[in-house]
Amino acid sequence: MTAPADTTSAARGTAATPALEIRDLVVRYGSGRKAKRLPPAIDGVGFDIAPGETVGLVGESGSGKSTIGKAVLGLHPPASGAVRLHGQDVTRLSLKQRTSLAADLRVVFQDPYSSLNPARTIGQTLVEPLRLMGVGAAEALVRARKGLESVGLPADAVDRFPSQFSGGQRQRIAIARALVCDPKVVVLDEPVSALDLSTQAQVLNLLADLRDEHGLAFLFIAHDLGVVRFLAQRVVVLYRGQIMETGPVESVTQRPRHPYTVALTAAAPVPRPAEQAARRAAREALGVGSAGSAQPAAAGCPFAPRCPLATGICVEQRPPLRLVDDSLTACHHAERVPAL
Ligand SMILES: Nc1ncnc2c1ncn2[C@@H]1O[C@H](COP(=O)(O)OP(=O)(O)OP(=O)(O)O)[C@@H](O)[C@H]1O
Repeated sequence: MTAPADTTSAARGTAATPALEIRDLVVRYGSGRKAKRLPPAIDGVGFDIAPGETVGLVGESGSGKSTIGKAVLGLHPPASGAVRLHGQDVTRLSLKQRTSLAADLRVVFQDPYSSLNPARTIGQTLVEPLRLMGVGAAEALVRARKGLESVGLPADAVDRFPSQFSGGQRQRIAIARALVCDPKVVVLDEPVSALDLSTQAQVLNLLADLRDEHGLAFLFIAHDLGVVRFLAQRVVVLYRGQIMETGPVESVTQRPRHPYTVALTAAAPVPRPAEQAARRAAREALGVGSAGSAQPAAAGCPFAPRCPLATGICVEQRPPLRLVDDSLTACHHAERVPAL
C-alpha cells in the first residue's frame, strides 16, 4: 500500500460531491417479456456515500443487497438509473473506461476461502490489480508488501499461498488486495460473516482504521445489524428491492420508525436478554411480526391477508411508497401504526 491517500477536497471531491451516488436504480434479472412482467430485484433505490463514510446496507435474505453491490461494481448492468463515482456515471462506461476506473472502486467478498486463488501466491494476487493499472513489476511488489503490513501481516507473506493462512488472515489479504490500488470506494459484501466472533471484531477494527486513515467510502453490505452498528455511520434498510428507511445508524437501530425495521431489529440477536425483551415489546406494540416469519400481520391492516411476509408491510400496495420525512420512506401501512 502506498502512503495514506490525499484526502483533500480536490482529490476526493468536495463535501458537496459524494464519493458514490446511486440514483433511481432499477435492476432486473432475466430477459424477455416474461422477465419484464416480474418485479425488479431493485426498484428505484437511491442514496449517497460521502468520502470517509460507511453506509450499511441491511435487509433480509433476498432483499437485494448484493444486487446493488453488483450494479455498483458493474457486474450486473442496471435497467435504469445511475451509479456515479465522484460524479461520473459508471453504468454507462465502455469496458476500457471502466477498467481505468477499476482502481477507484474495489470489493471485498464474503468468503475468504473462495475469493483468493489457491494456486497463486499472495504476492501474485496483490500484484495483479496493480499491474493491470500499469504499475511496474518492482513497484507493484513493494506496494503488495506494504499492503500486507498495513493489514497486520508480514511482508514476506507475498511468497506464501492462501492455504497457509487462517480465515481471518485470508480476509486481511483480501482487504489488502482491495486497498493496494488506493481506491476511493470499497464495496464490502458481508466481509466478516464467514469469520468467528473474535476475528470479526479484529477485521472490523482494521476496516475502521483503514477507512479513517485513507478517507475511504464503504458500502457495507450485511445482514447483522450489530456488525453494521459497529462500522457504519448511516444505514439503508432494504426490503424487496426498495428502501424502507434510511438514517443515522444510532437512530435507525435504536429508534426504528418503519415497521419493517422494527421487525428486522427485533429479529437481530442481541447479547442482553433485557434488550431483546424490550425490542419484542416494541414489536408487539406496533403489531408487527418478525421479518420473514409467519407471525400475524398488524391488526387492523386491511391488506394483511395479502402481505406475503406478514410483517405488516403491504407489499401488494407498492408503489406508492411515500416520503414521510427526509429520512423515511414508508408504504401507506405506516400511517396506520400509531407509534410512528
Ligand atoms: N442471478 C440471478 N438471477 C435471477 N434472480 C436473481 C439472481 N440473483 C439474485 N436474484 C434475485 O434477486 C433478488 C435479490 O437477491 P440478492 O442476492 O441481491 O439479495 P440479498 O439481499 O443480497 O440476499 P442474501 O442476503 O441472501 O445474499 C432475490 O429475489 C433473488 O432471488
